[in-house]
Amino acid sequence: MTTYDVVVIGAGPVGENVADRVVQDGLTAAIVERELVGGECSYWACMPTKALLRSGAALRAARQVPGAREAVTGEFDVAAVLHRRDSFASNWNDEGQVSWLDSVGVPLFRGHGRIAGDRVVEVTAADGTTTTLTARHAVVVATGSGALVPDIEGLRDAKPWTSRETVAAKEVPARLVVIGGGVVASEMATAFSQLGSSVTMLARDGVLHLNEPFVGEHVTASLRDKGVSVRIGAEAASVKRNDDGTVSVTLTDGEQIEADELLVAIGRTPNTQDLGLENIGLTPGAWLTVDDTMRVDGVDGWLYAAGDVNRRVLLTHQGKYQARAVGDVIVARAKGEPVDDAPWGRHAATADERAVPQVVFTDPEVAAVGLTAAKAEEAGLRIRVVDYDLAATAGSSLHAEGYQGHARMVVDEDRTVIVGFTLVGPDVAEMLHAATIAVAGEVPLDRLWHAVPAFPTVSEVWLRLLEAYGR
Ligand SMILES: Cc1cc2nc3c(=O)[nH]c(=O)nc-3n(C[C@H](O)[C@H](O)[C@H](O)COP(=O)(O)OP(=O)(O)OC[C@H]3O[C@@H](n4cnc5c(N)ncnc54)[C@H](O)[C@@H]3O)c2cc1C
Ligand SMILES: NC(=O)c1ccc[n+]([C@@H]2O[C@H](COP(=O)([O-])OP(=O)(O)OC[C@H]3O[C@@H](n4cnc5c(N)ncnc54)[C@H](O)[C@@H]3O)[C@@H](O)[C@H]2O)c1
Repeated sequence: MTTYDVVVIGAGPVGENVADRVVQDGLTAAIVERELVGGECSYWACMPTKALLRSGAALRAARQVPGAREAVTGEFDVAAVLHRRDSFASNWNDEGQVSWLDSVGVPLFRGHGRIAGDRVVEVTAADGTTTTLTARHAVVVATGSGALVPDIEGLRDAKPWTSRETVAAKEVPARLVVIGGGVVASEMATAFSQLGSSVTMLARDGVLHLNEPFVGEHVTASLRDKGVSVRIGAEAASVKRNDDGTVSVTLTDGEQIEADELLVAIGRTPNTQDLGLENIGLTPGAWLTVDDTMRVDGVDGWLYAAGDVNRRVLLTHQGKYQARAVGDVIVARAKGEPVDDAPWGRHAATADERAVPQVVFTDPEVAAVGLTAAKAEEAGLRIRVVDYDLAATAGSSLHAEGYQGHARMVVDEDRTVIVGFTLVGPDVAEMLHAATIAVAGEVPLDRLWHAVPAFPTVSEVWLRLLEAYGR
């Protein structure tokens, strides 16, 4: 059978979730994947990066508590960390996810998918054979994104590492230069300095500069404490791979930096270059713009795009949230049921604009949801910003000696609800969901006084922030 209700291109976390969702609701779906089922997240992004980071975080946590500290006597075991990373990347083998697809009744077509016309997807397998799939109701593009490599003289010829090569590295370079100051750059600088590399970070625009300003300050100070050379404002002008395999990076001010490897981490580009977009009047290589139900602009209702490829939010959990909305709306439209695409409706991915949670697994961790103060002001909201020193809670002093951290809530004064919340500090990742509920639920501050944090936890910061705001 080559006709299905829904054809999904790309079996990353988002594509898998779309296919599963529509099949659970009684439609048929096929999925097309050219590489590994599970996508970037499973093999080269979320899971292996966090495995690379976790051992260092656990070690630091033990060293910050007397009694436990004394028990840490051995060396950091780099080989064991890399081995654990390999297992979290399933050794780059997708058998497990392929059998999951089978168990949920979604046939897999291995190969490169291209849109050949309205509702038609052509799949080219590795051996060159092609299969044509037709969709009765919808085609969903969930092809994700790849690393962006900028036009810096000599950079491409120098064969730099992107996030993929870095995350899957079998050996730890003695000296690593990182171009970028965003999430990938900050996490990988943290991981590789712990693994033993001497890291230089060329953070042209600052470290994690899209977050609240105190985030970059905390993370930069901590990276520098670890020996990372964080060069804010530094920009690479040219790059050369030398005959001995080392890399020379010349900065715009003429300074030269020598390293054994170079990581480029300056953002992403959509996987739409060779997708047949020209066959349906769209531009190859462009991000796909969508409405709140993920329907692609400029196409007659049958094409959806979810996950990284629509550029709304480049995060796995948010892409999977979109996948739930897309799956449900395709089913509703196919069955002629009502579509609830009003803000916060079942079929609208409203949280993409208002309540996106993100954790950056640096040391200290960064956990943020919703708008920063700057973004809220840009959006025209009348806000009040409330800050609190996380180290001043009883819970944090128990958690670790020398605990340092900070919390900020951004309150929309016209509605007295929280529109943004940011935490930076050791182990704050697991505290984020409370803030996500407050922001997505638009819980009035009056009611939050009744959400009492347990004593003595770091979450007591919630009470301190409310006290600072006033009742
Ligand atoms: C280093 C790094 C660390 C990250 N860490 C986190 C994290 O901790 N938490 C988090 O939430 N997010 C993280 N992200 C972001 C996360 O990886 C992405 O948001 C997520 O993978 C997007 O999922 P997706 O399904 O949209 O795309 P992808 O995971 O990229 O999957 C797309 C799939 O489509 C396939 N494909 C592409 N084109 C075609 C085609 N024409 N035909 C057939 N198949 C095709 C690809 O092979 C791929 O398998 C990280 C990203 C990076 C780079
Ligand atoms: N823990 C997580 O949730 C996690 C981890 C890693 C990646 N991700 C996701 O993956 C995506 C990609 O991450 P990323 O770090 O590549 O992108 P990013 O957008 O987070 O950061 C890119 C950085 O590069 C800088 N930059 C841009 N062009 C530059 C240039 N020509 N020269 C020097 N610097 C330049 C930007 O100012 C920015 O600081 C992000 O959207 C992120 O959300 C998430």
